[in-house]
Amino acid sequence: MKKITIAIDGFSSCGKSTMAKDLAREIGYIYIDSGAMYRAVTLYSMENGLFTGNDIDTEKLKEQIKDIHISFQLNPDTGRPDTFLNGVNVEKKIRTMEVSSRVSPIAALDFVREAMVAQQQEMGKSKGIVMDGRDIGTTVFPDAELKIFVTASPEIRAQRRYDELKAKGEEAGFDEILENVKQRDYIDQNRAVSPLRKADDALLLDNSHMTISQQKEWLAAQFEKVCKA
Ligand SMILES: Nc1ncnc2c1ncn2[C@@H]1O[C@H](COP(=O)(O)OP(=O)(O)OP(=O)(O)O)[C@@H](O)[C@H]1O
Ligand SMILES: Nc1ccn([C@@H]2O[C@H](COP(=O)(O)O)[C@@H](O)[C@H]2O)c(=O)n1
Repeated sequence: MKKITIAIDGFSSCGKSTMAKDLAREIGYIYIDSGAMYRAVTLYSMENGLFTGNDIDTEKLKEQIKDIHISFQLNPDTGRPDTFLNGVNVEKKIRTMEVSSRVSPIAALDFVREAMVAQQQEMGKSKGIVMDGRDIGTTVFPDAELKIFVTASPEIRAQRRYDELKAKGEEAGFDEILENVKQRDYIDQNRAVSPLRKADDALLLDNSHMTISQQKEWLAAQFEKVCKA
């Protein structure tokens, strides 16, 4: 069967990667979490002294962006890809609240986006890929055969993230997470380069009141439809 490109965009913490990973595994496609790439650039900036408080040394980051190599490797224990930054597994580190609270300003920088989008387009050049993010259907793969835009209320999204962090034994309050979700949505929607928006030809999914298995079934049905068309 001919392979296609699947772009899943939407607001933070709404379940994009959960759906994307499951679908990719079932249909034998590559899964790429583009948010993990922006998170890895943020972690690099934090670990290399490019932040002073909330200020980013953009000149230094611009010089060093070519030295930031991000890759993914399947973790046999979780069955999902882990993120590597310059050869080091940073999957756990990039998911902390500290990174979440600094990532959106980094992702708003034009030269960072240019570098990440080029890598993402390279990863998807042979199709057979499910990529999730904020600008996949609008900028990275505007010709994707299947585009989904996911949303859910900020409170529901914050609760999902809170439950996830709690299950991992990480300290984070609900209010802090809700604030972070709202702040990232604002920055992501209002940045100058590739702001978060639904592509005109994307299907809208509000999964506020859907279970993980319901949204998985919905996505599989959309995939079937596109493949049969
Ligand atoms: N329909 C759902 N009902 C309840 N929990 C869900 C649902 N979908 C996903 N989740 C849970 O919500 C949390 C966030 O999901 P996920 O990481 O897939 O979101 P995301 O949109 O990829 O987030 P981000 O863009 O911030 O990386 C996870 O703990 C996931 O298990
Ligand atoms: N295509 C993308 C993906 C992500 N971002 C930015 O990265 C942040 C973290 O992404 P998560 O998916 O892990 O939440 C996100 O808030 C965006 O600022 C992006 O700009 N483009």
